[in-house]
Amino acid sequence: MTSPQSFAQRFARLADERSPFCLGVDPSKDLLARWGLPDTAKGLSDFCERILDAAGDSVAVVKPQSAFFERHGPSGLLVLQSLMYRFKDAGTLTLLDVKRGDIGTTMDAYAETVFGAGSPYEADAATFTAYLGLGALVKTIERARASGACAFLVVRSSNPEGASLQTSMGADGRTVAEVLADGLRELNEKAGPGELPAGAVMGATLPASDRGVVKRLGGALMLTPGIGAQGAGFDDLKSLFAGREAQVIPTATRSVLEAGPDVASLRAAIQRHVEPARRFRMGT
Ligand SMILES: O=C(O)c1cc(=O)[nH]c(=O)n1[C@@H]1O[C@H](COP(=O)(O)O)[C@@H](O)[C@H]1O
Repeated sequence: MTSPQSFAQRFARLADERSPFCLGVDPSKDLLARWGLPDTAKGLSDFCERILDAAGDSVAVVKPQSAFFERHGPSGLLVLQSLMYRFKDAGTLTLLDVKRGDIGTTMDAYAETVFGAGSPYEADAATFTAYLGLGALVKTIERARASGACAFLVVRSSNPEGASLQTSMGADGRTVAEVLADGLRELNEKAGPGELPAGAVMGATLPASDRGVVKRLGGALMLTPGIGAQGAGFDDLKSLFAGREAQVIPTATRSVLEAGPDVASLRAAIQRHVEPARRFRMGT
């Protein structure tokens, strides 16, 4: 059996054909209310119809945040599952934002939930945290590799609260983020060429001092939240990720979704992100 194309290979093709932009989908209680929708699974479902209509096949990646679906219980999860499969049908890569992190055996169950043919979500990618140690995630990353998927680990988050923990210095003089970046690079080096099953979350809001962490990541893909509502712009990506543009997946959520519920306005907001993301990738 031939192995599936890796997430990195599929992302590169779509980023060139469409744009590298990743659209976040966070149907919060407030947003549902602003869109005039009930705070129910039916409201969620109507929200998702509009997102599908507006985004279509214009973005490379879509990133639903599981929490906003989980809060509606099993019926919310069915809406999430349907959204993931319908974007897949549109040829868009699905990145499930769940930020799971636990001991190895529990991680196996989480990985079986998100990755692989026949799994409930068959996600192309998902987010994880490594507070219980990178070693606890090795099998998750291996399952991602075998499924042609990518496991994105939070290395430096976009929120200000993350900095003190992530930049804490260990006994060997490396920060927590540097230790994670080195481990992540080594895992990618052990996988086959072009597979890159371990990606990194690196906030677009980070200071220039984090360029060292970016370098340690080697060829890993980087998901960069923080554009728009958290204050960063596409121009902020230029200095932090200079020379690594092809590895960056710029993502924004609220700055697009606030344009709803009108589908034409949503489409225009998506284009306002798709275009600068494309220009950033081309280095122009
Ligand atoms: O993994 C993420 O996407 C993520 C990582 C991070 O460091 N910061 C961050 O805000 N996010 C997610 O990005 C979404 C918010 O994006 P904005 O609405 O564009 O600010 C939420 O779903 C967050 O969980």
